[in-house]
Amino acid sequence: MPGADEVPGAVGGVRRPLEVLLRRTDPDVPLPSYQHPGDAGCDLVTTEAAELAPGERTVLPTGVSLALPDGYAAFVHPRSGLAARCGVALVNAPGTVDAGYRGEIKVIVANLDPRESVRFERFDRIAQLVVQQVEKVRFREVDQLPGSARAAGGFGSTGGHAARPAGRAAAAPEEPRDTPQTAAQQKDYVAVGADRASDLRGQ
Ligand SMILES: O=c1ccn([C@H]2C[C@H](O)[C@@H](COP(=O)(O)OP(=O)(O)OP(=O)(O)O)O2)c(=O)[nH]1
Repeated sequence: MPGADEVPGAVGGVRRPLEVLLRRTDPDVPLPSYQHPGDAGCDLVTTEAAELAPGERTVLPTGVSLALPDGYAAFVHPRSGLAARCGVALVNAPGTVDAGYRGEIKVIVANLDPRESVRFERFDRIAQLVVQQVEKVRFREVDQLPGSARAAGGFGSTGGHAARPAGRAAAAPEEPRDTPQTAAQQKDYVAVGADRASDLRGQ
C-alpha cells in the first residue's frame, strides 16, 4: 500500500517524493501543491495583485523560498491554460531556480494579448514549478566532435515550415495570413476567453 505522501507512478510502482525545505515569505500563502497525482509541476501563486496591459510585463512574488538539495534545480514553467486563454507568458521560460538560491521565487509574467489586459488577484495561480535532477558537467575541449545522424542540421532542417522559406522571415515578411481562417480561430479563443478569470483560480 502506498503511504500518504507517496505518488503512484504511471508505470513502475510508487516513488517517494523528494523532501525539499520551504520557507514562506508570506505567512498566508498556500504551499505549492500538485493538482493531480502524476503532475510534473506544482502551482505557484502570486502574493500581489497586478494588472498588465497588452504587451506589459512585471515580476510577481510567490511568497516562497526553497533550499533544494545539491544536484537539483527547479524550473518555473508557464501554465498552458493561462497562455491559451489570456496570452500570459513567462518572459524567461523556464526560469531556473538554483539549488543554492534562498531568495523568494519570483515569476516574470508578460501579457502577450494584443488587446485585453489581464488581472491577477492575490493567490491566483500564475506558474508551475518543476523540480528536476540536473547534471553538473565538466567541458573537455576537442578539435572534432564525434559524428551523428543530425550533424549540424537544425532550425527547421527536417522541414514542416513550407509557408515561409528558410531565411526569408526577417528580410521579407509574408503577406498577412488569410483573414477568414484567422477570424475563425480568433472566435474560438474569444469563446474560451470567457473563462479567463476562472482559469487563474482553477475553477
Ligand atoms: O524565473 C525565475 C528565475 C530565477 N529566479 C531566481 C532563482 C535563481 O537561482 C536566481 C537567479 O536566476 P538566473 O540565474 O536565471 O538569473 P541571472 O539573471 O543569470 O542572475 P544571476 O547573475 O544572479 O545568476 O533568481 C526566480 O526566482 N525566478
